[in-house]
Amino acid sequence: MNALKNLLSPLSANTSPIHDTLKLVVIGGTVETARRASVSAWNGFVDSFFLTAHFSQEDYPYDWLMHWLSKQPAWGRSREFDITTRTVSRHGMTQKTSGDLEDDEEEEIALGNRKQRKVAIIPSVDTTHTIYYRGHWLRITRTKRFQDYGSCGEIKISVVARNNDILKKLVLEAKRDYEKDAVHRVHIFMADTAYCCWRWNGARQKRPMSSIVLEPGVKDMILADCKDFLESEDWYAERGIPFRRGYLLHGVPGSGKTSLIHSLAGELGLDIYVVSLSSKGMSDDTLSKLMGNVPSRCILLLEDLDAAFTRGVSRDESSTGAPTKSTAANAKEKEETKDDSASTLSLSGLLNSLDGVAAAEGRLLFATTNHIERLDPALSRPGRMDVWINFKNATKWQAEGIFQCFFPAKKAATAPSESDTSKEATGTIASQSNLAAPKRKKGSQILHSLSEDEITVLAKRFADAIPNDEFSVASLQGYLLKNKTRPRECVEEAPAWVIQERETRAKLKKEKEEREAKEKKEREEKAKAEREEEAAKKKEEKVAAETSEAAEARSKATDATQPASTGTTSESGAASDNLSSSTADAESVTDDSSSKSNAAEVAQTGGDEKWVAVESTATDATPSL
Ligand SMILES: Nc1ncnc2c1ncn2[C@@H]1O[C@H](COP(=O)(O)OP(=O)(O)OP(=O)(O)O)[C@@H](O)[C@H]1O
Repeated sequence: MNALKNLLSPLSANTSPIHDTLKLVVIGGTVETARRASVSAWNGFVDSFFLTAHFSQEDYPYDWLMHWLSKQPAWGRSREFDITTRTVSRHGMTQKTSGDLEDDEEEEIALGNRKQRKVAIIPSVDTTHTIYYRGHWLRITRTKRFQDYGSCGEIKISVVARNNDILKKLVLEAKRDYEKDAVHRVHIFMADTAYCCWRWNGARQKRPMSSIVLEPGVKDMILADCKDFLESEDWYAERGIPFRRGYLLHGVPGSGKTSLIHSLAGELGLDIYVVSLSSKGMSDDTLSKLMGNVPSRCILLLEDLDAAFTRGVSRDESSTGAPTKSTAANAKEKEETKDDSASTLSLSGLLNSLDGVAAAEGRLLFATTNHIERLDPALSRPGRMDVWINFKNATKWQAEGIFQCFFPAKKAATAPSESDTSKEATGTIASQSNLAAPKRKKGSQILHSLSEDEITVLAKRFADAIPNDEFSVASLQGYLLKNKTRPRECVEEAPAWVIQERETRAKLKKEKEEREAKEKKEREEKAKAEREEEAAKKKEEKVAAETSEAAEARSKATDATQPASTGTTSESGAASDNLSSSTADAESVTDDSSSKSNAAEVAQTGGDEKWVAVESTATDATPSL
């Protein structure tokens, strides 16, 4: 007590204000230091009893935990949390909550034309929450770290325990939970060239293989091949073959290339990693890093492979995707390549990324293109692209198949009871025994009810009306979509649609040709104008050069005639000699001209400058006459 009095007594004593301030600073500093020391000692003491695990947003366990946490009832009682309608995690799974929010029955409820959004509760950043789990209290802190390339979330979980079994159990449970929810979905990741990483782009409902209509055997072949590959890691390792497989899907637009890949991903339970080779900022280095960062089991999709190579890539060292043709498009691309952020990917860079030492193993590479003829053979050789599939316009067989997909028969279409829901799902879709039936929403019903026989007959008639190999499956799908509730009328009107479609195409083709012809003419005119301008410029330059040359000649001539004039004044009798001597001087100055004889000839043949030269001489010479 006395010590405190002694400490404070100077404050009450009559001292100078500077003295008092200094004392206050010292006392404040001491108190704050003591506080910090005690807090850190306490944290150290507590931490020595806790096991702590860190989960970074850059890795999958973070997503599992966020998913798991968002489902914990404890959040409902928490006093601080975030509520979001956005994605909960990097994988963007908007979670149902089991907290206080009630709307976890339906994912989205239609309200007129608007959708009611589902909300999720997630732990707020920089707060610590305590959750009871399997006989332990977990202290959970969610933080954000700031890195060179942006912020990155982190979860820290601490628990008082003898060993880390409880944390392992927690992670496994979160993983199982997450995967159970993800079973109906395919996750798509897009390459981010700016940060050289993969960004989650959405989770799409799986597409059943039965909804893809290809020529008989194609789907089975590719599915079996993929499955076989995924099970053959040891086989590849024993033979020293890189554990990679490539598929090249090429052919007309709208024939099902992308849809097949999406469907295969769902069937095989793989995520899709999409790279656009022509995207801005794509370089050999970026691609190589991205390729090296894909997980071992996934589908790596290079869409529109030819798009990256329409810029005249050849397999030489200098190939940087720079344009080689002088088309307008290429000229534009040329401009773009000047930009630092433009794609500077070379073919050799792509080849290295695909199968260089740093390339990931275990992935299925899919590449799609509409123009196989534009690809360098090095890209499509076996080892890089092992399986090629050609996608053509729809055959009659496909037309029949797509019709049946759209209008499943009555037997499969009716949904009499809740228990039958999974069977009825979407007719042929339900026949996929290895796919969980997608969740159906209340009120979604099939509006027609035709018998199997009638559908078969209608499908045949529809196929008869559709010409072979003329329309893409996508365009047939467009027509069927317009008539999705009128199967009979759809078949009746199919021949008229074919005629109309042909007319539309012919019209579009004509318009395109006209546009191209106009563009070509404009290009030619522009080129001609440029040529003329260039020629005029050159002519101008030539004239200017000649003028300056003449000026030089004149000044030389002036210099040369100077002694002659002097001579004339001193020797008046030698006038004629002087004249001829002056003329000779003029001739020697204008030596490059064809004129050699006398001043008159020079004047006639040599042009203005020669006149000037001669005149100058003559003028100079005249006084001497
Ligand atoms: N063989 C098919 N079976 C079922 N649907 C198909 C088929 N082909 C195309 N479609 C439908 O047409 C649309 C476009 O198909 P998709 O994107 O798969 O074609 P694509 O060949 O990848 O086209 P592009 O080359 O232009 O990218 C999709 O909605 C898909 O449902």
